Amino acid sequence: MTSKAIPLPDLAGFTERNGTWYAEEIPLSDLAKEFGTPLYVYSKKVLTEAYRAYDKACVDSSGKRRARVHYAMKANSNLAVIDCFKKLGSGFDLVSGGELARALAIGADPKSLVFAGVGKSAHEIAQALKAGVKCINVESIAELHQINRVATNLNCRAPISLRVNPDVDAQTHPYISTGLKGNKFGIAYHEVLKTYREAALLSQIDVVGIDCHIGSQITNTAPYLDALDKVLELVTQLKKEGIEIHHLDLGGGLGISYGDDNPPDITEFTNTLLNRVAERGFGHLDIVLEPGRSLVGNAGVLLTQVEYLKPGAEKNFCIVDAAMTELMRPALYEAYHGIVPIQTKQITSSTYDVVGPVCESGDWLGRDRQLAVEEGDLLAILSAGAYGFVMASNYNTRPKPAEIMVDGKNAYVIRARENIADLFSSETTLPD
Ligand SMILES: Cc1ncc(COP(=O)(O)O)c(C=O)c1O
Ligand SMILES: N[C@@H](CCCC[NH3+])C(=O)O
Repeated sequence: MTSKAIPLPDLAGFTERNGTWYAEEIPLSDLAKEFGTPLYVYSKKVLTEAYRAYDKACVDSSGKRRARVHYAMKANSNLAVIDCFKKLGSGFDLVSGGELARALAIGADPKSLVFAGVGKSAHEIAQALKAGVKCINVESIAELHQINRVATNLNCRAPISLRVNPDVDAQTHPYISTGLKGNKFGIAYHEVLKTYREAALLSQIDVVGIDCHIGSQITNTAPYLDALDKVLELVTQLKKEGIEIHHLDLGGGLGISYGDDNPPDITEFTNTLLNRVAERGFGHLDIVLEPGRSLVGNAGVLLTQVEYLKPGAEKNFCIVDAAMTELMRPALYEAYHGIVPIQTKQITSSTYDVVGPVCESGDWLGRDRQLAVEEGDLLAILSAGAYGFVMASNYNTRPKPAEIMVDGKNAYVIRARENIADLFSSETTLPD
């Protein structure tokens, strides 16, 4: 079996020069030597450029702002990452009380926060209302009533938007599709108008917007336009009924290239959506975009060291010190990530399954990869900036890796490596 001929994604901040891979101006091998492996490494340049591409498309040729980016921090919520985006002008899409706490910890303006999520608890709703978030995106009629109750108890108003489930196929992995009627997310399309009418009658609720998010790693603009048309139809109906919407939240979900995917570029994608909104006569609405992966996915790599090479009759295994605990995407979605040795060697290559040390056969990071490697070599697992560290676990009592942000010639530890004693320091044994 030979490895698939899949091209490398466009990594911008991670480049190969004379057989050595760099993060911006620093050889990745220097980072591994100094900080150990497994190690997440991010490039500030890449995330900055991705943000600027969105932001530029959000402003029209006369300088008028047409839309605002609210980074979906679930993709990568490290404080240094979200602080970079805040300084670039981003708001945030949140999905838990924990993410709200992160946003407040970096001093984000509460009015730049939208709070989504299918199962917000009463406590989380109260936290969001007390903080004064811009909007809570409501995902069910039951939740709408819960928000009204919490706001009544707090004696405050609750700004809300309904998340529409438009029943549109985002053409992505079924686990990350969210806009089909069989998905748990949002309010069924045919129930949305009825729910708005109900919301308008509730004592503490202020209807401020409408929201839609159809999935993640979407590489085609057509499903977005289908969903947008359906949402705009609702806005038209609401207007007729005298229910005014101030903002339209188009969600996130734009895919990145992990290799041979071919998503539209950020500028083209954003312009297409914003132009459609304007053409339909809704250019006056505040538009919210919630990208996650497309801002950070190709801004990060996971460095790992080859522990053992294990030849076999059916498969050769390249056993590395990273695992599904550090990068869960291959195990969970059979996701493809490019894998490159960070120092090119003139040795014979072989085809390997790249696997981790965790006790699961699902613990693999790459299958059938042609690699010229020896034990002790370092590999970079590419496109790991989104849904990488944030989905890491301590399974098998493995400490989570460190995270490093590179900015030009400087490297900053933005999360220290966990140490093993900390993993069980809050546990106790029973008395004798
Ligand atoms: C409501 C909402 N907004 C934004 C995002 C960000 O998605 P992505 O990282 O695919 O851009 C998600 C995740 O799918 C989400 O659930
Ligand atoms: N965790 C998913 C994306 C989920 C998006 C959140 N709704 C991934 O790694 O691709």
